[in-house]
Amino acid sequence: KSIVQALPVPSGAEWVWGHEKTVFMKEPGRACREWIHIHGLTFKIKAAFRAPDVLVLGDPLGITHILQKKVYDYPHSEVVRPRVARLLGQGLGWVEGEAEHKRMRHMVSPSFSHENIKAMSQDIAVASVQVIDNLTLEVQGSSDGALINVLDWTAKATLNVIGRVVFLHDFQGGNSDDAQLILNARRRGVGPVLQYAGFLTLMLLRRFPILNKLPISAIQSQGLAKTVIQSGVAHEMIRRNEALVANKQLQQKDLLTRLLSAHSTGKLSHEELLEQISTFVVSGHETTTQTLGFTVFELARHPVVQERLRTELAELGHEPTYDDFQARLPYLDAVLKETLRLYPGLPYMERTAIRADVIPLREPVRLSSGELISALPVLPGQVVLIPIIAIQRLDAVWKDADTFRPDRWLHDLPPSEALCTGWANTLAFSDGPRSCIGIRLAIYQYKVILTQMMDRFRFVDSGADIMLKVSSSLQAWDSAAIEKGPCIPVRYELL
Ligand code: HEM
Repeated sequence: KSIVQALPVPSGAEWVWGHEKTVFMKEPGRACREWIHIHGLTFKIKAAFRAPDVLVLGDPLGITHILQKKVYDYPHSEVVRPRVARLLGQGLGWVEGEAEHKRMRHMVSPSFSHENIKAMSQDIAVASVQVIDNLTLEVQGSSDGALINVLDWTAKATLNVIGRVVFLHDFQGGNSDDAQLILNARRRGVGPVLQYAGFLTLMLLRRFPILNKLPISAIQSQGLAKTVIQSGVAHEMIRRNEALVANKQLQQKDLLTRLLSAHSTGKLSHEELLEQISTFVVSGHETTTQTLGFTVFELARHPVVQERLRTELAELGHEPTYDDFQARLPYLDAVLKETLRLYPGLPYMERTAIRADVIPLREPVRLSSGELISALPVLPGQVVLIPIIAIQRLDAVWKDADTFRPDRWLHDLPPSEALCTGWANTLAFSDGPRSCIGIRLAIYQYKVILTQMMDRFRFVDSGADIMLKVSSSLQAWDSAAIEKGPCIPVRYELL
């Protein structure tokens, strides 16, 4: 019998839903925060449809153990993996098994090195400014402070950047037909009705994984952006560049060239090529879009922070270079870290143990027998939920955890042993061998797009009430206009 049975369990489990509906219905992370407050960092919850109990792990030592040391023994759970396939494709984020994952990661990682991002930096700025110019026209066209859905524009900017530097493709500032198809698919894929349908489906899938094989429309439609990319623009990207790669006319280290080279030498089939392209187009722009949106939202609500950031940028005295962005803008770094602490693009991570293991704990947990343990044995098949958003908003660790306060990153960080070991002591990009491969590009494009916007506009709070929802990634909705899909309305004033 698994020792997980003897872990503390919150009250209030429902017969059909266990605790999972509570996790879903409350604001993201809220239920787990409350339970951590009562039971500590390690406990179990009841799963929906009487599936086996889920181990909830908020313990930093335990999380580092899983993500850094044993990540190949804890693949994505049966619920998550098919969803990754549907949303992104069967690419790097989907592949499991140490040998296969390392092979794929090795194939693509040089495209995301420091050196390569530096080489792309000029192109990133050009692709971004193309969109910011259009945004400026839009704002100029409105009389008093345009009300902008920030996500519409950050999505265009990030897609334009990814297209240009990763795929040698021109999305025309997010206005080309193919860009519009991708951006619309993104909006439709996460409407409120589908979100509830998605939740129900996920719960059913946990209990009956066989359902993954059925063409249920609520599940399948989640993959719309992927489908649009794989059936459209990916073919064009391949067609236009294939001959150049074969003739060795393209020597760059951009991802598309690397993938096409692997294809031309038989290391990657045509189908695998399509799966990788959709994976990187979607993951390359979706989370950065949200992160930028949340930053603008918080800067609008915190004018003092906004002005301080603008001052830091102005004091630099010139447009930031690649090296400036790396080392000379500490407050900008703090703003990014604080945004990703409060709004991690991936708010929950779910893994399943495939081998028996013992998870070390920093904070001991008391079993129902009264025994206090700091090493937790788990059996194969155990589902582990890592509630990233709850961990990053614990008052016991962060004090004023819900407050957007970039200063904490400069002066009063919690002690490192209370924190995780990923980037900036958060799990925003995960941790270990399967952490985000696009981290450098994500951070760089975030900084370029944000500073270009800051240079032209003041962000003013629109008073909108923003609701957070999890639809695989963390989404923001305007609670007064849910039908619009993901939306962060902010007033943009020209400077
Ligand atoms: C702010 C922006 C971003 C955030 C917060 C973010 C976050 C993450 C997280 C948490 C993971 C781990 C997922 C898991 O284990 O289930 C991940 C993996 C991944 N990310 Fe990102 N990401 C961002 C931007 C990007 C960009 C720009 C790209 C590509 C250009 C990218 C490509 C990937 C890929 C391919 C993986 C899978 C890596 C693997 O399994 O080896 N991400 N990302």
